[in-house]
Amino acid sequence: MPDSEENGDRILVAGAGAIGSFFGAQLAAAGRDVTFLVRPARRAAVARGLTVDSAQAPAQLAHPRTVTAAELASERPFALVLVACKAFDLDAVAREIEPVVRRGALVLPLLNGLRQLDVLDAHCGADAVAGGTCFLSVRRDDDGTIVHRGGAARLTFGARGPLRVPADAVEALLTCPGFTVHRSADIAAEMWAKWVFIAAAAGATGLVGGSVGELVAAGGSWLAEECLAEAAAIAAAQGFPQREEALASARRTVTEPGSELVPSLLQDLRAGRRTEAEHLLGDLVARRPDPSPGLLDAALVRLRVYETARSTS
Ligand SMILES: NC(=O)C1=CN([C@@H]2O[C@H](COP(=O)(O)OP(=O)(O)OC[C@H]3O[C@@H](n4cnc5c(N)ncnc54)[C@H](OP(=O)(O)O)[C@@H]3O)[C@@H](O)[C@H]2O)C=CC1
Ligand SMILES: CC(C)(CO)C(=O)C(=O)O
Repeated sequence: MPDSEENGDRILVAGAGAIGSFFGAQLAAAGRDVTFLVRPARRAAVARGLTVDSAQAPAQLAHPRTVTAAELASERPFALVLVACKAFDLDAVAREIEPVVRRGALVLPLLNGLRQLDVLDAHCGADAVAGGTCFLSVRRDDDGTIVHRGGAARLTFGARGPLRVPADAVEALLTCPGFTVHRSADIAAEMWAKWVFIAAAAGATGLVGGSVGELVAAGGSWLAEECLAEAAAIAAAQGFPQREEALASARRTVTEPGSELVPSLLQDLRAGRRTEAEHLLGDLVARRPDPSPGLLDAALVRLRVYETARSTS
């Protein structure tokens, strides 16, 4: 339970990678009081400055404010924590932000998938955790530049039940020129829709190891469509039937000729980094009511083989 400390309008961004740096930089550029929670090895690079290379929302932060987990307890309170780590780092991040949450902060996770809500609820309490999802394509280059490509960024959030901070206040805090904020009355459905799309995009491109455009050029549109159909069927079986317009839009995106879309899972795969395979695909296929495997399972097997080789090399 939060105590009565005044938490003002400070924002903690937990994870200064692609998503965290993008949203944190937009908010800071708009005058918000933003601090990045970083691991010690990343601190110096972030503190030297953040550059967002983007046609839609370029931003430059000269001296981003950073904090490490060990310093969090002595920080002044925060109003909002944007959680922007990968799923496999979430347990550690959830533990680290506990002192901030105890002092009244609301937590808004931006990860793809769904299981992040269970993890954060367990650490922070459900009334401290909003639902959220984001749409944008962004990566952190080797030199630290945050590269945003494709359409304008969108962040959607919403209450899943009673929340400790009014949604109006969260919306006001997040509203800034660099991205669109949408407050949803059905955030669970929004998160499922994003999950269906990203599972199809990451599953199909992860299976073949090529961008959407490369997959389509090689005659693999059917494969992306099949992944989408499988993901949508699982969502429907879980009580989240997908709207036809949403499915049509997802289908266009995952079968677009010439598309340079490289989902973050494929970016990680290509760079030899750990992937979110279990979070995005494993957790999804585990929710399938019948045990008939499909292409999403094939993608998962391919990624598991990769992860095993990666962790033993
Ligand atoms: N990239 C994209 O276009 C999109 C990504 N997403 C989702 O957003 C989430 C984040 O993805 P993305 O931004 O690409 O990932 P990145 O790998 O670029 O960034 C994750 C960041 O989290 C940091 N981190 C991990 N553990 C800790 C910790 N204990 N304390 C502080 N920081 C920590 C990492 O630190 P370090 O730098 O030290 O490794 C890293 O900077 C994923 O779930 C992804 O699926 C959603 C929409 C689009
Ligand atoms: C496909 C995309 C860019 C859409 O937001 C995404 O979520 C990801 O790459 O993880």
